[in-house]
Amino acid sequence: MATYILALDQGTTSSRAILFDRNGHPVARAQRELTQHFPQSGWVEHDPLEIWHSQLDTLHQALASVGASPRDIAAIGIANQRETSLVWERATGKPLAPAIVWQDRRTAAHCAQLQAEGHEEQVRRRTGLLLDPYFSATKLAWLLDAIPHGRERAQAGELAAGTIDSWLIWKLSDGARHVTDATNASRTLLLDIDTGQWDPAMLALFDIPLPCLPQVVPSGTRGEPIALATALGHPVPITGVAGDQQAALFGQTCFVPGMAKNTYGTGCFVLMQTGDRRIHSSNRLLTTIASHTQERRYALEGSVFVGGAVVQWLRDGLGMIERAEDVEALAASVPDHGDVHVVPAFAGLGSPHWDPYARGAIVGLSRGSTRAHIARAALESIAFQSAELLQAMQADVGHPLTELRVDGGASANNLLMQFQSDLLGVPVVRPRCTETTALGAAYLAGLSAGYWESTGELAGNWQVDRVFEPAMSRDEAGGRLHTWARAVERSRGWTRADA
Ligand SMILES: Nc1ncnc2c1ncn2[C@@H]1O[C@H](COP(=O)(O)OP(=O)(O)O)[C@@H](O)[C@H]1O
Ligand SMILES: O=P(O)(O)OC[C@H](O)CO
Repeated sequence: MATYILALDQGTTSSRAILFDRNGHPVARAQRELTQHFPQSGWVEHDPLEIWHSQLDTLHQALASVGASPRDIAAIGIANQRETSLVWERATGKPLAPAIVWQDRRTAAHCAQLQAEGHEEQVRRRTGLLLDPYFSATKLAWLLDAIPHGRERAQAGELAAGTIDSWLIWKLSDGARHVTDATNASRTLLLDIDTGQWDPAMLALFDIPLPCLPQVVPSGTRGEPIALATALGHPVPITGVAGDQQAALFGQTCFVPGMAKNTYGTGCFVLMQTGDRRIHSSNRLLTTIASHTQERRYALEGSVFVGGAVVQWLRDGLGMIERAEDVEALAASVPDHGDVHVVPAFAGLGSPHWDPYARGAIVGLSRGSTRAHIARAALESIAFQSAELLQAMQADVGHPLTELRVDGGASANNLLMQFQSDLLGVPVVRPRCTETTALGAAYLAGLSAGYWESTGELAGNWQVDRVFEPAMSRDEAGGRLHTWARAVERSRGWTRADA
């Protein structure tokens, strides 16, 4: 009798494998860091084979740590960094170029050209997204331009393109399945999010030949599995797949419209469940597919490109701290930010600004500023950027948020969580299991495999670790957000040729 659900969480900075039991408790966990390649300013790449091998290694490590084998897995769920795109050869399974990571800005000029030609409104209406290098379409177009005879070969069906879910499923199924789930597909700029099908108008706009794209499948349904993971020796059904941020929304059991979560990882991603309603944002947020099980569900999303990564920069770039968690003590060693603001626009700015030309800035420095003020301001920047998104989201849905569920590596930081609650004026709720991305993938897979019966059962598993109640006056919070907006202004458009 299979005892566990195995979740694979292929994130930007690491690959993880976690085994969950019926109570949604993680019983085994393995993690491997992933090398980040920065070949040019604004470029970010991953090695597709390192992604695959690191993921496979963690899978075997997690199983070995509890003496389990593939036979003990009822089903596999996959959650992955989204938008990151790659192209491989169908005949050999060989990647033809490094994967272009979601943070990569190399296609900014292509996006600007399409904007100047007036395509953005159509793109927004069809895909729920907007023209920014963040999404997959211009990355795939760039890869097909760079690969010799790329477009002809793609048209002839010789090449396979996709996001990381497609790549992992291809490898796990020994090349038998070239598929992507609806949530991942909804991040490509190529999907009509009303029909859930590739959109011929978008394929034409970005010049992407249909034969190279994966088949779009649900994130999980009872019946036929999405694929069989034959590469493990014993075939295990893959029955759940979602982009990592949608998986986190599922893992936080935000099933009711209006419920929202923020994941504080490398970036920060706020998603609000909107059920079967596709909301058009008036505030430059994204509409995305939250999940596709029996029905398609939508979410409003705001994406911050540099969240916890600003803490990595304090550690690796500035050498201010040894470990990410040390930032809390350093930031708490001063009573406040001392008027310092750090705008970590290292990879441009995401929602709601969408400025690929913005770059990082530290403003408000005085003779009395110390590294502790900079650390505190860097930490606060994570909450400021998230608060901007939540303000925009509340304006779009027309009602206030009642609580924010949080997860991801930086949600462990109590100072940050308290400041987040202070800025928003609503409780910030951290669950016991903050591996909600992996949990969401496990839930999708386990529901499809009949391991769990209903979403109600899953919601019952969710447990609170700590609630952060707002302690700042609304006036003070408003003042802080206003000053933050002034700091952001100073970072905008920095690398524009005409700036
Ligand atoms: N205690 C902490 N305080 C602030 N940031 C933290 C803390 N612990 C980890 N981080 C940040 O969280 C991020 C890692 O979170 P994780 O959810 O593993 O990210 P990802 O899934 O994007 O790889 C890193 O950017 C790290 O700097
Ligand atoms: O891998 P993460 O957690 O940094 O998430 C990356 C997002 O999916 C990018 O859209």
